[in-house]
Amino acid sequence: MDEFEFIKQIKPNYYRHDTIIKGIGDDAAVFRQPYQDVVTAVDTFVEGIHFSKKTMDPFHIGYRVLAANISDMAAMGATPVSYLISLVVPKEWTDEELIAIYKGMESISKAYKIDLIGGDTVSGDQLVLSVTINGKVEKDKVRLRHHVRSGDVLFVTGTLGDSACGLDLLLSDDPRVESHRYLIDRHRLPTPRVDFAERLKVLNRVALNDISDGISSEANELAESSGVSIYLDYDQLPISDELRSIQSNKQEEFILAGGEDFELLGAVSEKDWPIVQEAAEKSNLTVTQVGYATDGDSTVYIHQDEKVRLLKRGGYVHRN
Ligand SMILES: Nc1ncnc2c1ncn2[C@@H]1O[C@H](COP(=O)(O)OP(=O)(O)O)[C@@H](O)[C@H]1O
Ligand SMILES: Cc1ncc(C[n+]2csc(CCOP(=O)(O)OP(=O)(O)O)c2C)c(N)n1
Ligand SMILES: [Mg+2]
Ligand SMILES: [Mg+2]
Ligand SMILES: [Mg+2]
Repeated sequence: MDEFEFIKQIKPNYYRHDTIIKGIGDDAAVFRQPYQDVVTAVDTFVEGIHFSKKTMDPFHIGYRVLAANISDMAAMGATPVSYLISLVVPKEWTDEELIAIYKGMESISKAYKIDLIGGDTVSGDQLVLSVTINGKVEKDKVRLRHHVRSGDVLFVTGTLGDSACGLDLLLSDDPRVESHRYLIDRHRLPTPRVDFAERLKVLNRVALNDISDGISSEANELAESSGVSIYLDYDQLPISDELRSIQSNKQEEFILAGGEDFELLGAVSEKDWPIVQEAAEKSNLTVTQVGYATDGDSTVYIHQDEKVRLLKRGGYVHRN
């Protein structure tokens, strides 16, 4: 069973508390409080799976694990507030390295004004960091995956495929790695799009999902949750000049299935699309229409090389 089938199996059919607005099935869970909604998510970072000594220094490990969690807050339209760290440490890791991991976390915490409020430390065979993050959002303003409607504009922030290409460079023994600093930094030090997502709070309905596994995976999640079909246009997908300049036969894979860009994939009515564009401009970010949603059978199609084909969930899958 892959991770997605497994999650379907263990998902409860109901919640015992009516304060739970959203349980399993989105970027984060949502609890109702008297004056606001509280948003909570957990994401784990494992040596050998999410990073290795070849791809990241300790500082990057701390920065990147928290970036992934902050990105889930952005994907809910929430403002991140605080986090807890559960740490499994092998004896080979030195105190200096662990302190450097926390320096990485402190660096991104400062940028996003969030606080470390607790955690747990245990010994183990591999370095594992598990982050629980809390955020807040105005009542009924969470950005859920089932909020896509037929006729919506599909959009993405920033550019796609940079992180996967950066990772590929880091894993290769290419001596020119250092000349691709932009792509490497996009992998090691991603920028969650919190400011942009917060600026959308004027809108009643926006669907958002952050791109951790690859747009093909995330678009399928939106289509499945919302019961619509999504059409993407390959030529409209935003690509950085740096990625374009790389001669690689893996470029399409980086763009569609690379993941870890931590950009946002969203859907909004055509009427509200200019407001999304304005929010992006104010956040100093590009936002690009990449397709649209129609009535349909919860599947994703892509227009590429003058043909339309089914786009299956192609991104990173655990437990395959
Ligand atoms: N082992 C698990 N037990 C319970 N819920 C889980 C488990 N793994 C994932 N989930 C839930 O499944 C949903 C999808 O998780 P995931 O694909 O990791 O989301 P994301 O890509 O946004 O991090 C989330 O609601 C998450 O909380
Ligand atoms: C050393 C190394 N190999 C491979 C990858 C690629 N990779 C690992 S996990 C992953 C998907 C994102 O992680 P996941 O745990 O699925 O995050 P979530 O979807 O829960 O946010 C990718 C693309 C990597 N980052 N580092
Ligand atoms: Mg997510
Ligand atoms: Mg996750
Ligand atoms: Mg994933």
